[in-house]
Formats: sequence, C-alpha cells, structure tokens
Amino acid sequence: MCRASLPFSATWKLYLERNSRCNVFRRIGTAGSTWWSPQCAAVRQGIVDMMHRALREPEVKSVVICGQDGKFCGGADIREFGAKMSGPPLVPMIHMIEAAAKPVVAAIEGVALGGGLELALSCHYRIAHSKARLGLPEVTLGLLPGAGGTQRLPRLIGVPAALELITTGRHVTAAEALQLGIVDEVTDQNAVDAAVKFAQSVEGKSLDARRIGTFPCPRPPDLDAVFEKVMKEVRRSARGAIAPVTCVQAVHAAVTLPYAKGMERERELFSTLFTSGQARALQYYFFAQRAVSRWSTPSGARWDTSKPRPVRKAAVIGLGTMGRGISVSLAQAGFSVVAVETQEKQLLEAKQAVSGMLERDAKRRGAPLAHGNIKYSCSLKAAADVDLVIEAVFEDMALKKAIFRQLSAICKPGTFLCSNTSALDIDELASQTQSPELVVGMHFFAPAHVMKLLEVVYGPRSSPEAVATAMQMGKKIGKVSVAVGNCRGFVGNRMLKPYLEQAFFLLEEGATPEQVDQVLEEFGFPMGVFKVSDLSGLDVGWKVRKADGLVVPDSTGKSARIQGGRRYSPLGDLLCEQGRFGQKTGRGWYQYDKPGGRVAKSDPWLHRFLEEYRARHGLVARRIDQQEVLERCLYALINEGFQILQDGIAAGPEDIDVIYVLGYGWPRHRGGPMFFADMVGLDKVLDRLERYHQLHPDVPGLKPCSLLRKLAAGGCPPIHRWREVIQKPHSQL
Ligand SMILES: CC/C=C/CC(=O)SCCNC(=O)CCNC(=O)[C@H](O)C(C)(C)COP(=O)(O)OP(=O)(O)OC[C@H]1O[C@@H](n2cnc3c(N)ncnc32)[C@H](O)[C@@H]1OP(=O)(O)O
Repeated sequence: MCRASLPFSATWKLYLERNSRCNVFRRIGTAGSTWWSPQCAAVRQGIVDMMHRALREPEVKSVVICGQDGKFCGGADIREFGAKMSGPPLVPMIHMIEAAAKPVVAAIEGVALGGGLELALSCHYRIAHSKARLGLPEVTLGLLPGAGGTQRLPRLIGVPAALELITTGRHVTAAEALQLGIVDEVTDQNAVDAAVKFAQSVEGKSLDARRIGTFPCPRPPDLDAVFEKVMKEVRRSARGAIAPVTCVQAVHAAVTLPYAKGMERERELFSTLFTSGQARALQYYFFAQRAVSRWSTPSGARWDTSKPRPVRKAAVIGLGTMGRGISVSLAQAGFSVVAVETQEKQLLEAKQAVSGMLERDAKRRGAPLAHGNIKYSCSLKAAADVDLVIEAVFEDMALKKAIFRQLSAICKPGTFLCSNTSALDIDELASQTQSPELVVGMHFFAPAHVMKLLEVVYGPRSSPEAVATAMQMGKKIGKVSVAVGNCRGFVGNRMLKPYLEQAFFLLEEGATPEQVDQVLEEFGFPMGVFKVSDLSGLDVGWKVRKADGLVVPDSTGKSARIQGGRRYSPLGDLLCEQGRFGQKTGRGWYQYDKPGGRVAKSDPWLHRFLEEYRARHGLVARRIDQQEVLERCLYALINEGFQILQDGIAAGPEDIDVIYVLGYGWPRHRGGPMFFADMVGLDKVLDRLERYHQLHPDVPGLKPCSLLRKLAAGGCPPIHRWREVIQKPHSQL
C-alpha cells in the first residue's frame, strides 16, 4: 500500500506504507498552498516519483491518495497563476495515475475542488467522507476544468449532470456525489482508513472498467438539441461571461471527439480562458470577497483587534418589506427575534408574510422551520432585553430619530442600535441616544433574505466593538459584510447618484431609455438603469429629491434644469407628477400590461414626452453612440468611487467592487467598477472624464477626482497597490 498525502494548504508530504504494517514516512517537499502552483511542483514530482516506485515495488499492491489535515485538495493556488509552471505537468501525471496497473483510491476528506477533483477522477476509486464537498468551480474563476475534468466528468455521470456542475461550478455534498456516481462510497468514519480498507479489497482485480478516460462518452439521442438548449440557457444567464460558454464547448468535445482529441480541445479552450481579462477579473473578485472581512476604519479600528460581542437575541423594528426579509434572515440563522410593528393590522400581515417566507424557504432547502425563533409585538418595549436592534422603518429621519430616542431609553445597557437606512446620517441617529458608540448602520439590500450584501456603516462615534459585532452578525446570517464610512448614500447609493444622473442627461440629449438600458445590459448588468428604476419605484427617488429641495413647483419651467448652479434633470420628477411610478403603477420609463406587471415594453407616450420636453427646453436631440452611453454612466460612477476612496469612506477598491457586484448587479466577470477602471486604464478613464467634463462643465460628477489624477500621474499602479496611495493622507493626519 502506498499513501500519497495531498494537503490543501500546509506542508506537503507523501509516504509509503508497505503491506499496511511498517510505515516508511517520506517528506517530499513543502508548498504554500496547493499542488498545482510552482511551489507544489515538488508535490507533483513527489506523486510521480512515488507512483513510479509504488508500481515498481512488488510489495505495494495498491495506492491511496489522501490529503493532509482533513482536506483532500482545494485545487490550484490562484495566486500562482501568473507564475511560470515548473515540475512535471499535471495532465501526464493524471494519465499516469489512471493507467496504473495497481488500484489507486482517492480518500476524499474536506474538499476535492477543481484540480483536486480532477486528480480524484484520475484515480480508479473514490471514497468520500460524509462531510466532504466536491466540485469543479473553475468557471467561477473564469476558467474551465483543464486537467481532464470536462472530458472525464461527462463520461462518469452523463452529459446533462456534468454540464450543470461544470457550467455553474456548484459544490456538491458527498451524498449528492454518491448519487451522481462521482464517488464509490461515502463514510462517516475516517475516510483514509476506509480507503485503505477499500484499496485492499480491490487489490488484484481488473481495472479495465475503472479508467474513466477509456469510457465511451454517453451520447444523448438528441445531441444537437440538448447542446443548443444548454448553450442558449448558459448564454442567457452568463450575461457576457465567456467561461460558461467555453465550458459547454469543452463538454461538447467530450461527446463528439475521441478522448485524446477531446483533451486537446480542452487544452486549447483552457488556454484562451487562462489569459482572458474575465479570468483576471473573476480571480480578483474571489480574493476581494475575502479581503472585505479584514476591515479597517480611518480611526484605526481593525478586524483583528476589535472583538465582537455575542448576540443571541435581536429585535427588528418595522415590518415592511425590508424588516420582514431581515427577520427571516435572523430567524434562519438561529437568532431569537423580536419583530415589532406598531399597528396591529400590519403586524398580523407581516406575521403571515414572514411565516410564508420561512415555510417556502425551509421547503426549498429541506431545512427545519425557524418559526419558533420569532416573537411578534406591537410595542417597542418588547425590545427591552435584546442584544441588538435593527430599525427598518420608512426612510424618514424624524421617525427614525424618535425611534432611536425611545430605544435608547427602553433597551438594556449595552444593546447595539442599528439602522437599516440606505442613505441617512448614522451620526445624527447616534446623537439621539445615550450611547452613540453603540450605533451603526446595517444596510441590507432588497430582498433582504436573499441578497448577499450588507453595508455596515460606522459613524465617527461607533465603537470598534459595535462595528465588529455588526460585521460578525452579517457573516452569521450568510451575508458578505462590508464596513463603510458614514456619508449620504454610504458607498453603493452614493455612487448610484452620478450614474443615474448621467442616464437622465443622456435622455435629454437624445437617447431613449431602451437605448441606455440595452448598452448597460450588453455590458452585463441584469437590467438597465431605467428598468431597475421602474422595478424599485420612481417615487422613492422623487421623495428623496423633494426632501433635498431639488423638485421645484414648476418642473416644466426652464429653471427646473439648474439646481444650485449645476445641471439637474427633472425628467424623473415629471414622470412622477404624471403618476408614473414604474411597475407598481403599470407605467414608468416603460409600460407594463398592468400595475405590478413585470415585462417592460417600449412606450410611445414616453418617446413623445421626451420630444416635447426637449422642444420646450430648446434641446436638439443628437445621435449618441454606445461608447458614450457606457462611458458617461460608468465613468461618472467610477469617479465617485475614487472620491469615496479619497474621503476614506471605503478602505480599498475591493470594498467598492464587492458592494457593486453583490448589491447592484455589476457583472462579476468584470470584477467591479474599480477593477474595471484598472482594466480600462486609469489614464484612459481620466482622459475621457476630462473630455466629458469639458463638454458639460455644469456637471461636477464628471470632473475627475484628484485621487484618480494622482494615481494616473503616478503611472497607473495596479489595483492591488492603490491602498498605498490612498492610505498616505490618513497616515499623515
Ligand atoms: C491551471 C490549473 C487548473 C486549475 C484548476 C483549479 O484547481 S482552479 C481552483 C479551484 N479551486 C477553487 O476554486 C477553490 C476555491 N476556494 C474555496 O472554495 C474555499 O476557499 C475553500 C477551499 C472551500 C475553503 O473555504 P473556507 O471558507 O474554509 O476558507 P476561505 O474561502 O476563507 O479560504 C481560506 C484562505 O485560502 C485562500 N484560498 C482559498 N482557495 C484558494 C485558492 N484556490 N488559491 C489560493 N488561495 C486560496 C483564501 O483566499 C483565504 O485566504 P485569505 O488570505 O483570507 O484570502
């Protein structure tokens, strides 16, 4: 018996065990994390050497490959992708294992992902621990499984199941892997021991039927139709991402070509993806999503020095759409929840709605119901003994202030008071309480029980403990929490403002909502800006603009287009004055078949309205090309992102990018707005903003931010070096 040990991220070792009696332990090299990276060349070399030795030595009858520290293999080290490959190449190694004349068994504990699963697929048998997870997540990194995964998996589990796993990158449990036929056995006991036992039981048996590469690939009878359908679906959901489409092409090769030719095709397709901008973007995003948990604030509070306080019981105040979703998230994560809505009728409605949401979700996930965790009340006093409150009432400062005053008097000392406000001043709310250090924002995104993003907003007086507690709470309810500073709209909504503004100006200048939306959707947003506005309700922004004094009594008059000395578009206000609030009224930037309808149709009324508007204001419609639409909308948003970094509202570009991908539909394969700016070239973004600002000097959002200028003047450092430039002003304070 020969055992080769493959850890995910530790010292790599490989050892021989002869006849299971005397162990000869041999360390064959150390690696930073995974077996693919150049440092892991030693590991691949070790596997190759030990496989040769195991095959040579007559005492060795079988081989078990296992991981170290309870993890089989997480796949390639993504950080090493840029580096030159050394050591024995992967694919021949995999072929050598598969061709071995002695049984090779993979003992899968922890994870077998990406190249790790491809290695396991080259073994003759796979034994998995019941808690193991398996998958080919390469597509989420802009790649395809390039070590035979696209050729072996369809041969093992059939084309439809393989296509689903490869194009989504979904991880499966050991139980599902067994059901699909990816593993041969699942055990609750020690998987390595089980694999050794298994290996001994198959010693001497023929391996002819165990080499997946020799299997014929099952060919669906209606092959073309199957692939046409899958390709259509993948193209639709990929929204411009190339990896899922390329994965389908690779699996197609498995069905239509002999194995060796299919492997060649896989290699060609892999190479095109490997160097693509999309792969860079997705790999950047992978680390960005992990980097945001290492938060810091300009005052010096940090994730590693700030201790969260335990939260067992939480209250949600206000059970509208957001409050309901937040209550569901908390209950599902096992928190005791006190849900408060002051009106009896609304409370009852909310209770029914929340129960329905919990039931549907429990059914979908096959999980137990979390009803028992929620107590409903009409009184704020019910929040007296909770550890943390999330206020989720209407976006009305006076109302929120009154609630914070009351909560401060009602809640036990030390209770954290959080607001789900999407834009309002956290500090102003904190000032209503006796302990402003306990106040932070927890900005959820609708639907709150579905959307993965949480902006945790710290004010100047929020304690590090309060920030750490809200961040941890977010993690516990399955959100990606991003810590951001306090300013109007925080990060996400603040950047949305110049984006929306440009979209309105483009309509004034000659574009249509359809044209703007089409350009943004082709870029990869699931919906263009006007469709999103219709969905969220045009009255929401109208209310905010009215509160800000931007909406003048006569929105049709000439003066309506200038506010505070800068250009302003009253187009949204004019629509609202007509009762066009979007989907809910059946009319907005588009028309819908009925109030609440979802399918946006072009509206001739709107086009006439735009023509009349332009005529009234002496605006001559011009032809606006796609590039201008995209640049003006996106670069204005990006410019605000640089301003946010400069102001210290976000600690780094990763925070902004994660917020935009998870909260605003920014296409993941474009990394996020700040990564996109880096890809385009900061000097180019600067140049275009300067040009647009020259043409529109009354639009401050187009004036390039000084941080952007500074970065461009400093030679456009890559995004991972921006923090060095951003942090300088703070360290000098
Ligand atoms: C060219 C050759 C072909 C390659 C094919 C491949 O193999 S591509 C890689 C396929 N593998 C993956 O995509 C796995 C990605 N990782 C995960 O899914 C998860 O990290 C995990 C392995 C399931 C572990 O999850 P867990 O929640 O326990 O930990 P974290 O996600 O927080 O990760 C811990 C730290 O490890 C870093 N890391 C994880 N995976 C990789 C990786 N593949 N390469 C490099 N680094 C990786 C992760 O970034 C965390 O470190 P931080 O410093 O906190 O960022």
